[in-house]
Amino acid sequence: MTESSKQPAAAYVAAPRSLHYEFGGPAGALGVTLAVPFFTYWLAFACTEAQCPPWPMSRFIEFHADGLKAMRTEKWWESLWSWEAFAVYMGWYLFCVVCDIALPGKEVQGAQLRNGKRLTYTMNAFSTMMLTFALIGAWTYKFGPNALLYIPYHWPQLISAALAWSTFLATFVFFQSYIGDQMLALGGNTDNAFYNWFIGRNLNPRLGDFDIKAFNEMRPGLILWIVIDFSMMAYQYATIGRVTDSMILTVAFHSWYVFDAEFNEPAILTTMDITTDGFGFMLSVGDLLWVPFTYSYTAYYLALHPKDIGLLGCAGVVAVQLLGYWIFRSSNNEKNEFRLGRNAKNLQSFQTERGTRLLTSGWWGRSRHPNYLGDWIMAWAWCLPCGFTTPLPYFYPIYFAVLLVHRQQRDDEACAHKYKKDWETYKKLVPWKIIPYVY
Ligand SMILES: NC(=O)C1=CN([C@@H]2O[C@H](COP(=O)(O)OP(=O)(O)OC[C@H]3O[C@@H](n4cnc5c(N)ncnc54)[C@H](OP(=O)(O)O)[C@@H]3O)[C@@H](O)[C@H]2O)C=CC1
Ligand SMILES: CC(C)=CCC[C@@H](C)[C@H]1CC=C2C3=C(CC[C@@]21C)[C@@]1(C)CC[C@H](O)C(C)(C)[C@@H]1CC3
Repeated sequence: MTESSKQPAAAYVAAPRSLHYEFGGPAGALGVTLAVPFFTYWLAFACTEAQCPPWPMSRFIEFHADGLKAMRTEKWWESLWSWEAFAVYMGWYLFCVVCDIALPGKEVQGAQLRNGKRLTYTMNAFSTMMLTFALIGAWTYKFGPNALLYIPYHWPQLISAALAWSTFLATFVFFQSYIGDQMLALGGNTDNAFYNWFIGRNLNPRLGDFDIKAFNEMRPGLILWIVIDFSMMAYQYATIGRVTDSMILTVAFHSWYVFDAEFNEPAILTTMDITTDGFGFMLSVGDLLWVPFTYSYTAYYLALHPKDIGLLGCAGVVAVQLLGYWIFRSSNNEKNEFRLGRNAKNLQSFQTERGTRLLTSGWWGRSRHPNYLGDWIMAWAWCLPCGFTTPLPYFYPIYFAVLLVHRQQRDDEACAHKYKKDWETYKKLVPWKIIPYVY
């Protein structure tokens, strides 16, 4: 990965001072920093085979290799850390690093930076995922599905390993941002060091050509999510001797989502995370802990509470997933194609003074974030197979609604800043934020 400087250097401010806090400032940042790990452990401990959730939270889970069942333990904290699990986790992380460096992939230019330059990225996340699946397939073929049970047996230890590593990584890139002439994120250079560590000070932290942010966003956490799903499926198989239809559906939908993300890897380069946000604790813990260990929760729940939903239930859930995916993919494609200068559908748009055009018909004429709506509908399809015995598997669409509304507000602010009065005109043409006629 290299840096190209074909574009003329625009007004480049090396270290602009950020005057504006997001996420409620340092207090909000502290809240998220504590809440994310706490909630991840809580989800793991709260749901046992006996109850889900047990209330008040007095039970803690421990998986035993022999009994394959959750049991209460007096010394629950001993199940929180093991150097062996940390080594396994780091082995996985290093495997992803080696794949990033060694596997071939298309070279793609990122969005234009403030200094007029563009970074180059090698797109090989999809081949990393395929290689992982091939190795897991070979491993399972040789040793049987029980070989995947390391993950559920060491669940809290693996959570701790991911938390420790993501904290270290955020701290490392924070100090790295002071070395040399780094491009800082506009929102990550306030007077408060803790807030900067949380939100991300460095826009594109790199070690040589290795892009730390793009790597973490697409590989170790996202692919691990599906590996975890497979291990939960193996756990269910080991416990009841078969895999239920609900488990097949939730794992198929998750795999589909990640497969789609990795297949369309270049699309990540125009997301807010890559173009605008720095890489700090929020993204580091989001990518490495939150995504794999909470997005897989429906599979975790079904491993402990197997259920079948029958043909009609399956058909209903598949219909929800298809509807969500259709909106998500076709709207994202419409915008990506348009941004690449293609307009096969002859969609209407208007010219802004900034130079770029904004779509006003098709999906982007219906609401200002139709892709969020599709993504959110899919979120429901992932948890409906869990039934309605407990609200816990439904945490994802609830959290996701909060994340998407907050993200829409941040993007709206950023676009108002970018497009000035043109954004006001666009908002009159497309008044709905996410859900047409509702919000
Ligand atoms: N599963 C998860 O946890 C998460 C998933 N996502 C998903 O990631 C995807 C990307 O999301 P995100 O980056 O937040 O946002 P968007 O893909 O909606 O991109 C917003 C940008 O698109 C451009 N844009 C806005 N309106 C128009 C228009 N009418 N015509 C052309 N361009 C327009 C603007 O940038 P410009 O004009 O400068 O090009 C704007 O800043 C979404 O599908 C989302 O659902 C996001 C977060 C978490
Ligand atoms: C609670 C907390 C710490 C939240 C941090 C937010 C992150 C979890 C999310 C921010 C943007 C994300 C994206 C994806 C995963 C979740 C995070 C990291 C994404 C990789 C999922 C797959 C999609 O297809 C995507 C590639 C569009 C998407 C990009 C944004």
